[in-house]
Amino acid sequence: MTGWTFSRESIRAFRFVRNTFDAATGVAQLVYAFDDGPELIETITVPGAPFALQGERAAAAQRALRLLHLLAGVSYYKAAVPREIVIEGDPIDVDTALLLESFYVNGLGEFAYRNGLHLHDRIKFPHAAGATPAAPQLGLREHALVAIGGGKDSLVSIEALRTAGVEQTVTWIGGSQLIKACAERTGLPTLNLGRSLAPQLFEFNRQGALNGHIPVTGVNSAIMLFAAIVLDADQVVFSNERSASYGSLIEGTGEVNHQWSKGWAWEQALGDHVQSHVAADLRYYSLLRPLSELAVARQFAKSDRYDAHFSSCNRNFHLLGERPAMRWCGVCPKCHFVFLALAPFMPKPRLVGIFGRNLLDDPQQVGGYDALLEYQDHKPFECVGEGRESRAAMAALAGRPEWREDALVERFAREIRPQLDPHELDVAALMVLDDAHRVPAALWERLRAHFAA
Ligand SMILES: CC(=O)N[C@H]1[C@@H](OP(=O)(O)OP(=O)(O)OC[C@H]2O[C@@H](n3ccc(=O)[nH]c3=O)[C@H](O)[C@@H]2O)O[C@H](CO)[C@@H](O)[C@@H]1O[C@H](C)C(=O)N[C@@H](C)C(=O)N[C@@H](CCC(=O)O)C(=O)O
Ligand SMILES: Nc1ncnc2c1ncn2[C@@H]1O[C@H](COP(=O)(O)OP(=O)(O)OP(=O)(O)O)[C@@H](O)[C@H]1O
Repeated sequence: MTGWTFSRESIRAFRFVRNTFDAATGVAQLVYAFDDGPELIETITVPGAPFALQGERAAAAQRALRLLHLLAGVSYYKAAVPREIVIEGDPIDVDTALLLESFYVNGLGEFAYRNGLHLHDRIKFPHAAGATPAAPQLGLREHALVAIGGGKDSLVSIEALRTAGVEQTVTWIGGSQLIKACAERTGLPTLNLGRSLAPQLFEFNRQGALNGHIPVTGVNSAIMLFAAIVLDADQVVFSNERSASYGSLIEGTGEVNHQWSKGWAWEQALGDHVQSHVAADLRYYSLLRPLSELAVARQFAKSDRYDAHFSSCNRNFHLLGERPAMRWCGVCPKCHFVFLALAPFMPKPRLVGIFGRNLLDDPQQVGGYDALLEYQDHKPFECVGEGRESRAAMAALAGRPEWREDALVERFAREIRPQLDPHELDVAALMVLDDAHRVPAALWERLRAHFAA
């Protein structure tokens, strides 16, 4: 629509307009709008079209697409956070409304904190009374779509599934060449799902829209669940570790979790909802939920297959703007943390070779490491392990001749460790596997020993 300009203060409502999927081309459109403004169209592309979707599977694909439409709206809603939410077409049920409220309020927790907003009483999804009939079994093919993000975590899952003999397709969303290279390095079948945000969002950002972190793993999960039904696969596997359930403790505010949609509460809510509302035999789980970040790092260190390909540094993954010249920028919280987490489990020359430098011998990085250690600062808003994991890893290095003289390790031993409880610095305690997870029982039986060693 011409003549409409983005003005956050005057926006009244956010509208979920419609969603469509063209099985002939594999293109889905998710359409939103503010008030009577222009349609904001996000596009998702599933390769391999045309698809023959019929009967129960076609209906389930429609339900999965609707759920994706509702969850992916978070990218646009956040631009103005209006009080009114309008869902056009069939109304949703109360369970779906509650799921969405939890996703928008908690998933936008960091966004709200940074923008000084209170979303708890603001976000209400309209819904109809009455329950929805339970979703049917579709008889989906036994096959895993495994999300790959270019970092260590998904590679650990992929190798574990290979060990367990699970048939898998390594799947990523978006155009990252780095992820593509990692996916190809697995030697397994690959799938690249397309995702393009509505271009007006970037214009709105330039015009002063509210901006900040969105629960991107929740959106990626919904894209993969939709693709699983289209492609006839019975499981979607993510690699979200136990540590992702713990946020940053902010004085005067409480816990704010940057990675809330990687956490256990969301995994349970989404996984249960999909089985009751989309398809009873479509499973969503994180294979690494029982593991701490340090336990994942120990698994990753067992093979050097991906050393020259992987990166956990999020600066590689911007949609707009410049990417770092090196795979590891070396100055962000993720680089800091991954270097520290791998150090107890890898020969030092191998680790320094991966990063191209020794981050623990660089006094300039002291502030970054203090935040990870929760020393005079809070844990950064990033996907990094718990403070106790960073402290335990640092304590382990302080006892190793090859590390203990490096600037930040030496400072930790001298200045920080004396203030800590020695019982909390035990790496072995952080290797214990947790029982809270949604990994299918038979698969977990096959993998427990693999992850414990
Ligand atoms: C790559 C990155 O970290 N981006 C975050 C950054 O975005 P930035 O403005 O610097 O640039 P772009 O990534 O190019 O995005 C441009 C704008 O597009 C909007 N947007 C983007 C993706 C999306 O899914 N929805 C969107 O609305 C947004 O307005 C962008 O400004 O800062 C933003 C906060 O201001 C972050 O929201 C961007 O984070 C991305 C959504 C992202 O994909 N981040 C992952 C690398 C990430 O954080 N992964 C975590 C998982 C966390 C979780 O699930 O909650 C991880 O590493 O585990
Ligand atoms: N572009 C993407 N497409 C599909 N899945 C993704 C994408 N980016 C991240 N993921 C998935 O989201 C989850 C969280 O991402 P995260 O960045 O923590 O994992 P990672 O890249 O495997 O490892 P690391 O923590 O070392 O970066 C993982 O399961 C990852 O596979």
